[in-house]
Amino acid sequence: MRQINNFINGEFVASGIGKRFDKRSPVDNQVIASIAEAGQAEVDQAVSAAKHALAGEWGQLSTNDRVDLLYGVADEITRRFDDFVAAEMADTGQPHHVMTHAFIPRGAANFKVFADIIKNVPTESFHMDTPDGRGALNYGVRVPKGVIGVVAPWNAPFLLMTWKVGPALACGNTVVVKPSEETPLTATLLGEVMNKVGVPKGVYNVINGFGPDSAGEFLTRHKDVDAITFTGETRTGSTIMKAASDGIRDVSFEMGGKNAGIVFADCDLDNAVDGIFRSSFLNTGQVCLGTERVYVERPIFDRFVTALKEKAEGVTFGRPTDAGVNYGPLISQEHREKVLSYYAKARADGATIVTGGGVPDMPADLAEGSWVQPTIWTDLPESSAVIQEEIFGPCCHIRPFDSEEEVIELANASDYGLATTIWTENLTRAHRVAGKVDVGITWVNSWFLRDLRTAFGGAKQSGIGREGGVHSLEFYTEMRNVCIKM
Ligand SMILES: NC(=O)C1=CN([C@@H]2O[C@H](COP(=O)(O)OP(=O)(O)OC[C@H]3O[C@@H](n4cnc5c(N)ncnc54)[C@H](O)[C@@H]3O)[C@@H](O)[C@H]2O)C=CC1
Ligand SMILES: O=C(O)/C=C/C=C(\O)C(=O)O
Repeated sequence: MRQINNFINGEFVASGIGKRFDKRSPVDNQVIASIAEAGQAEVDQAVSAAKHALAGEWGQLSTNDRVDLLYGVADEITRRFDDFVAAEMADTGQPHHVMTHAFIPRGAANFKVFADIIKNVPTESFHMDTPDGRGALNYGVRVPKGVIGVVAPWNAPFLLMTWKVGPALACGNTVVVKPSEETPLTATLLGEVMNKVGVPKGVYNVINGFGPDSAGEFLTRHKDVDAITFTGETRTGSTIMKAASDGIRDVSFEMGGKNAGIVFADCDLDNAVDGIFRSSFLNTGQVCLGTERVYVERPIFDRFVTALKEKAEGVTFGRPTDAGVNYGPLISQEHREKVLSYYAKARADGATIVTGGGVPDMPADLAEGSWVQPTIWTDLPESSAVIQEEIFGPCCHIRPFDSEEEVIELANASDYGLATTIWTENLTRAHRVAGKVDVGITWVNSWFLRDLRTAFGGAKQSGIGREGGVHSLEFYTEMRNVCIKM
């Protein structure tokens, strides 16, 4: 069994408090790793190492040298691609092709893209008039914010962690990462990569553990952490925000969603069905950008429901490495209980179950895994918790609509505001509707098409701030203004 330790100041270290916890495979519930839980002492050491690295070699590097190192990190991730794929498959149980085509390549890209951005994005400058007529020149200088606390979730662990670490390091900060207790493996592997490439000690640190009264809380409360970037549940974000208010530390939050898919009758039906299928069921529905509420214009409603049902019933369950498998388990037994509680609520609220609604029959060696059926409902009232709350599972509710105004109102009737997809061949309508949905990200005739230079984040309870492109630079640097009198 793998022994996973914390990564502090370039060394893999066990827990001073001697605590370890088990990581179980979502596929069969077997223990696959023993993880050292960081106590307050390890968190203090990690933050102190990060602080010292800022003042040391890392802090003295030129931008070009830093960029070269980050390119080296990206290349080493690519060289060890199969190791990252294997580690993330073990942690999440998700199919091989999801790792190789979607999640792991983004790790390298997250370092390369932000290395390019920091090299190429100018700062501002303003010439101003002065009473004596000689004028003055203002120019902005970006400086790193300092030690960044990175708190990451389990659903796309490597993608979402490097989405923060890449730009944070590109901007010259140092980081202490708290991966989810469910998925510690790729953050640990990245420590090996940092050492191999020669990133100075203390620049990248990993502390393992849980949230409350554990590594997550110790990190986010730490007075020497200068800013916190977090992806996870909205409730956790609220707790971290309170912790960050001590010391007035900046936060960037990417949180939950209850995203609407809007399908107009003039869409390319096959494309829309494929897109909604991916957005509802990829990664077993554990994608913050995923679609749990689908609104379909009435003339194509029945055809759409039938086509989506057929696709949902065509998935192949199994071990991530088995040929033909395209559908994995949920992350844990605990999460399965949560998802199944919504399946029960849907029944209690009078849903018509189009497909699924339970647990699939699995062979004996997989029977203890966290499997659930892809599930489609119709006929629920919009007031149902199933329509209002984020389930984060492989399920969606489909409801017919009759007008553009009606569907915009339905889509916006949510406490969340992360993402929407719009399916129509009428681009004028697409622009109009996109302008009226209250979300951070809208895709038209596609889903999860990501250009890393664009603003990423949510409205309402889905987040605070934007990351991506220059927006990441805004969060990970302080802008200083220098004013020179001529
Ligand atoms: N908006 C976005 O970009 C994304 C949002 N998410 C959201 O993430 C959630 C799923 O991820 P989970 O790991 O279950 O979220 P979570 O909020 O339970 O945990 C996220 C991280 O926060 C840590 N944590 C928990 N309590 C803490 C506390 N009191 N103090 C400090 N750290 C604490 C956890 O240990 C974990 O590392 C979903 O709600 C999903 O929508 C996931 C991916 C992307
Ligand atoms: O592309 C991103 O930066 C974020 C993607 C989010 C997920 O992959 C997810 O929530 O699963």
